[in-house]
Parts: sequence; C-alpha cells; structure tokens
Amino acid sequence: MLVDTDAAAVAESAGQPAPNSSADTDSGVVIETRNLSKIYRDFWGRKKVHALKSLDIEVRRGEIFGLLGPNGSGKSTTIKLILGLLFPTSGRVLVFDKDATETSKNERIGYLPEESYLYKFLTAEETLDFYGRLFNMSGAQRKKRVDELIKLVGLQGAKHRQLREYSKGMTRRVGLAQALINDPDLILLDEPTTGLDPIGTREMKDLILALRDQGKTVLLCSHQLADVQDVCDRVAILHQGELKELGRVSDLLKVQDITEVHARGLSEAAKTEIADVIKRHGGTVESIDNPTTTMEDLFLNIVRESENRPGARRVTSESDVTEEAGQ
Ligand SMILES: Nc1ncnc2c1ncn2[C@@H]1O[C@H](COP(=O)(O)OP(=O)(O)OP(=O)(O)O)[C@@H](O)[C@H]1O
Repeated sequence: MLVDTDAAAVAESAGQPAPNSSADTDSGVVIETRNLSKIYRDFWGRKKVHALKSLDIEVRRGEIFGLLGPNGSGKSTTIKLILGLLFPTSGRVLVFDKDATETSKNERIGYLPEESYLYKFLTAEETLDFYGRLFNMSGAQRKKRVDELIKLVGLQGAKHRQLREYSKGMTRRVGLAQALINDPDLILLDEPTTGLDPIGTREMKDLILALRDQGKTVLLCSHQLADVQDVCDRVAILHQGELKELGRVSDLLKVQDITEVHARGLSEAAKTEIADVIKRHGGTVESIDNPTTTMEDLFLNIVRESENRPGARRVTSESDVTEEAGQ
C-alpha cells in the first residue's frame, strides 16, 4: 500500500479545492457537540433508550480523535448525529461551524461505516467510479482519482474483480477508498481495522496517520484499543451514553508514580549500582529488565523477513531464550 502525502494534487484530481486551513473554522474546532442528548423512542413515541446524555466534546482540526466505549455506549449514535442522519433530542452538533443537520457540510466529510454497504457485483474500479459520479466529478477526474485511490489502498492487482470475491480486509480497503473519493477534510471511520490481518492493520494505521499529516481531521470508533493507542491523539470514553474520560492519549496512559529510564550497553555491575542508588533515595526497584517489543512488531518483522528470505526460518526456542537470560 502506498501512502500519498501530496494533498494538493489529490484534492485537485478529486475536483475539490486544495485543502486550505483558512477554509476551516478560525477556532480550529471541526466538530463540537454541546449538551448533546439522544433518546430513541418506540413507534408510539414512548421513551425506549437514552443513548446519549449531555455529551460535550470538541474535535480539533488535524487531530485523530478516538471515540471509545463498550457495545451500546452511544458511539454510532454520535457518528449518525454528526452526519445529520439523526436529529438530537436536545443539544447541538456543529460541524465546520454549521449545524450537523445542514447536509451541504457532508461534501467535506468521508465516512467508512462499520458494515459495508458496497454493491457486491461491481469491481473496485466501478465502485469508486460510481461514488465519484455521486460527487459530480468529470470522467477525467474520476479516472485519475480512482487510479490514485486504488494504488493508495493497495488493490491494483484486484481492481477488476467483483467485490463478492473480496476478502473482508480487501472490502475494508475499498470502503476506505470510497470514503476518500471526495478528498474530505473530515473522515469518520467506524471500526477501520475490523477484519484486517496484522499487515493490513498496520497499513490502515499508517494511512490514517498519513491523512493527519495532510491536515485532515479523523474521528474513529474502535474496540481495538492497541490500534487506538497507536494512532489517536486524543480519546473520549463513553459508557451508557455518558462521557467518562476525555484527554490526550499520552497523558491518560502516563503512570504518574513510576519513573522509566532506558539505557543501552549497561553491565550487570552498573545495573546493581543503579538499583543501589534508587534504594538510597528511598525508591523501590520494580524491575530492571530488557524491554519487550509488541506482538505486532514481532509478527510484522517475521513476515517481512520470510518474504525477503523465503525458506525455513530457525525458530527461537524457549530454551534459547532461557539460555540467553543466563538461567
Ligand atoms: N434505532 C434505534 N432504536 C432504538 N434504540 C437504538 C437504536 N439505535 C441504537 N439504539 C440503542 O442506543 C444505544 C447506543 O447504541 P449505539 O449503536 O450508538 O452504540 P455503540 O457504542 O455504537 O455500540 P457498538 O459498539 O455495539 O457499535 C444502545 O442501547 C442501542 O441499543
């Protein structure tokens, strides 16, 4: 998958004006919910579910914002309110300083829903061409944009196959390409990494980060907390329709009373000395150990290595690790 960082060129081919920060709100706030509540009612108008309760959040231009919460906590309801697909019971949603119910603002929004609504009998190329038509793009603009997006999501080899033959991961990629067809300033992604293998997940995350580098604003919902931690600048955590936490990921995850020091090339004697210094200053040594990598990095390194050097790979046995640790 290639990540295209030339936002102006992409915008031009999408038939949109090049991204221009001055076109956004002066405050830099792209989405604002004010005291937002949603009550679903049944056919008789009786109150059924209080899905969202007085939600106040701001999503700022150029950030990746994560909306988290267990099933039924109100994430999809929030996205639908942002898109203007639902009306609030009380409170407001402003998007680009306009009321979310003003549908004209949706021209600047790309949306990847949790479930794919793509036509199974169209190819990837035909699908993207179809969505380009909905945005009134000319034939030449559509051709250029479709080629770019297919390359961007890494589907060049499968662009002539019908979507019914696609794997879950490939369908997710077409979904993302479709969400980007109009070169949107704001991208809403509902479970973007669902169904993707670790390589596809890494590529999706790199793509989301590249969108931010282009100055786009991304709001994503996900239950994949490791992915959220990797890409999001700020998160809001909902529970039963209420905002329970809001802040920068780096701040929220910081463990305040533990000090971390990373050093390379220390001898055993030096480590003992450091432990002594910590004790002398009244601290407690929790651990002096080698840091671990992530399962994602381990997996990706092994797959890349085996792509570069096909054939049998010597498996690191548990006894090797024990030996190295001197046990
Ligand atoms: N159309 C509807 N009519 C009635 N209740 C609804 C409707 N849509 C959602 N709800 C209820 O509103 C609450 C919030 O649902 P919502 O889909 O926003 O949650 P979510 O956080 O997106 O969940 P998930 O993680 O499962 O996608 C749930 O209790 C759900 O049952």
